[in-house]
Order: sequence, then C-alpha cells, then structure tokens
Amino acid sequence: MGTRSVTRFWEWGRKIICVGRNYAEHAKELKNELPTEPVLFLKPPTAYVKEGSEILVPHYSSDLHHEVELGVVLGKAGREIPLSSAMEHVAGYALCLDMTARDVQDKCKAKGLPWTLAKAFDTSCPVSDFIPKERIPDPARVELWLKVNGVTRQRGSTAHMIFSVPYLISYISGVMALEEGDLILTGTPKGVGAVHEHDEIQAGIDDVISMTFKVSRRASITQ
Ligand SMILES: O=C([O-])CC(=O)C(=O)O
Ligand SMILES: [Mg+2]
Repeated sequence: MGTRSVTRFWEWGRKIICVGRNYAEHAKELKNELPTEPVLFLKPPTAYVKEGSEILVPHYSSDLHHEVELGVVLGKAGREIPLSSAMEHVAGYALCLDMTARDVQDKCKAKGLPWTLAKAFDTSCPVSDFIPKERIPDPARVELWLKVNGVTRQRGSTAHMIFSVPYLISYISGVMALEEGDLILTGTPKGVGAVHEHDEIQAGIDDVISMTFKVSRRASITQ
C-alpha cells in the first residue's frame, strides 16, 4: 500500500461523506429548512464512477436527479481537527455528482427513514480526476456548472456555501475520524433536476476541469 497515491483516491475504498442543504437556494427549492448544523450522510466506496463508465438509474427509481458538488480529498488523517489547521488536511479536490433518487428520498423523508436507497446505490458518485490543491487556491471561490444534453441546469459559486470547507472538515472530524483518501462532497447549489436513460451530463469548474457522463438504466433483478 506504500506506493499508492492520493491522486487515485477513488481506488482506495475510503469513505465518501456528503453534506446536504449547504446552499440556501437549494434548501429552498426542495422546501427544506436551513440547517443550523451540517446535515451529513454517507456513500459507500462502491458508489464511485469515473469518466468512461456510465451512471446507472437504479431499477427502483423513476426520478434520478443530478447534483453538482465540490469534493474535497483528504491528504492527512485526523480527529477533532481545529478550524485553524483544517486546510492542512486537504490534498486536493474533485468535481463530483451526488446522484440522488429523488422519488425514493421523498418517500424516506416522509417516513423519517434513512436516505441510503436514494443516495448510496452503485454509480451514485461520479468523480473527476484529482485536482491538486494548488489549482484551487480558495475553495470559497469555485464556479460550478452542470449541463444536461447541452442545456445549462446548474451554475453556482461555492461562495454561497452555508458552512465553509474548513468548518466542514473540523465539524466532521468531531463525528468520525477522517482518513487519507476520504472524500467530502460539500453540497449542491440550486437547479437540481431529473436525468433519463441516454442523457449526457457534462459538469465542470470554470477554468479548472470538466467531465462527461452518459446515463443508462440498471436492469432489474430477475430471479
Ligand atoms: O438535496 C439533497 O438531497 C441534500 C443534498 O445532498 C445537497 O443539498 O447537496
Ligand atoms: Mg448533495
């Protein structure tokens, strides 16, 4: 394991920690209250998908939504990380999609159940190549965008995050140990919406990176 590089973080099998409702405009569009503390949920490492592979709509959903998000890749482990040194734990970034089965999430919310089926299915976390820390000098000045079949659906600046990247690192590390290779998805700006089989999703960070994914449907389990 000594030769592995954090630039291939998706191969490590580390945690994916997601922050929800971190942009007021997105919380509003889904009629959620503004959080007073970060809302956290997890995706398993099997959710990762790299460019060149397809995003699969789970067989139990008919309303798969895109959410474009800035991902933070951890370079140094830590627990109870103080705010003042939080950025020292960042190795770099990745552009990420938090694919969400919105119909399933709505049912889970109504019943007070966890979001696992809505958020943690295979291919629910498309990621870009690793972006070294130097390429994003300030994570609060990142312009995110997402298009479906060439039409812009999301455009937003990380300047509008409710909880900043250093705050999130410090907060999360007080809940669970952060490890090298972990990925934090920092929440989506407004404009989320549905994608369907054969759609093409393109997403990017202005002047830094872009990526493209095709959407396909996962066959239902037949026995
Ligand atoms: O809208 C949701 O499902 C919560 C979330 O993941 C986000 O705000 O990015
Ligand atoms: Mg999200």
